[in-house]
Amino acid sequence: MKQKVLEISNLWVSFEKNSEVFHALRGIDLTLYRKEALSLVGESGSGKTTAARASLGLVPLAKGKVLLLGKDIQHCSRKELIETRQRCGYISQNPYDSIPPTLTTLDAVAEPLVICKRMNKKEAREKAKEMLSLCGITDEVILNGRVRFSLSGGQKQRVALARALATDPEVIFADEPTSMQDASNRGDILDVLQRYVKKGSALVLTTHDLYLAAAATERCIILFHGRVMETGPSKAILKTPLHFYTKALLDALPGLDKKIKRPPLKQGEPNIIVSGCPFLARCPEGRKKCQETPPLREVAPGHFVACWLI
Ligand SMILES: Nc1ncnc2c1ncn2[C@@H]1O[C@H](COP(=O)(O)OP(=O)(O)OP(=O)(O)O)[C@@H](O)[C@H]1O
Repeated sequence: MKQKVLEISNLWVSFEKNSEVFHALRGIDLTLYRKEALSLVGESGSGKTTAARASLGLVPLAKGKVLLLGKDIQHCSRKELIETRQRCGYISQNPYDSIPPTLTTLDAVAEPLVICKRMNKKEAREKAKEMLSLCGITDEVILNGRVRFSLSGGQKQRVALARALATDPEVIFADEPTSMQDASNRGDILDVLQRYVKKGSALVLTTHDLYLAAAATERCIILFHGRVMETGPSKAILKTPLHFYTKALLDALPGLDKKIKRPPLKQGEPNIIVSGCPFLARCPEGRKKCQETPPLREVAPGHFVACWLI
């Protein structure tokens, strides 16, 4: 039987913005299994990072439930939460946040092995060297130089990847892990992540790029304004996007043989959408019915869309 590693039900996360309550996530559901790769796809501000951080108990939940590796992250003890997080790897969108700047590159990757796996420093450094090599960093000057002084943005991102994967995490949260890479390194990073999935990890990848999601993950969830607009097999959604928002996301991506379309104007889009389809203000086909919140409906096996018009 497939083993569930992450189960999110009716998750709401709220922040205070301009003295008003702002819902960054509005009732999302998600199930992730061992050896499965899933992506969260959406434009900036759609709630991808918040979903990853909420899964790890890094932001408070307003409503709903998160079971990570079987632990209810809201109600387990602090010790259980730390132990559960140590079984996961988190590659933050900003590698500057996630690697201690004063350590050497080698020690930055060795550190979690000493803390979580109780390795001695020598063993940890050997394993760290292997991990860094896997992530494309072999230069001795860089390995022994301080993180703060010796790394470019793209290199920092690869060090953050090596650090997150060093402990063989059961669940990997990779938040835009290729955003600072050139085209050749991008493929290498996805290969490394996929290798871990083959070995038994589960992966949650966040990206704004549906092509990347389809290349790296079997299933994807399209998020907009904190709500799931469409979800299903990534390749099927890339080939036949159904929701108007998914189509707009694809149109906004560059391609050799196509003219880049500007995404629909955001003017008139309310900051705080209480009910109705969140895409209504931008939808080319929006109508009165869309003022009611559309439920997620299954339109093909495993493929769900939240749109009254489909
Ligand atoms: N700590 C916070 N306090 C207030 N608002 C927040 C906080 N964290 C996130 N938000 C808001 O929640 C919304 C979703 O943010 P989030 O970072 O999850 O989006 P995202 O899809 O990951 O975007 P990006 O692709 O730009 O990283 C945004 O409107 C953001 O401003």
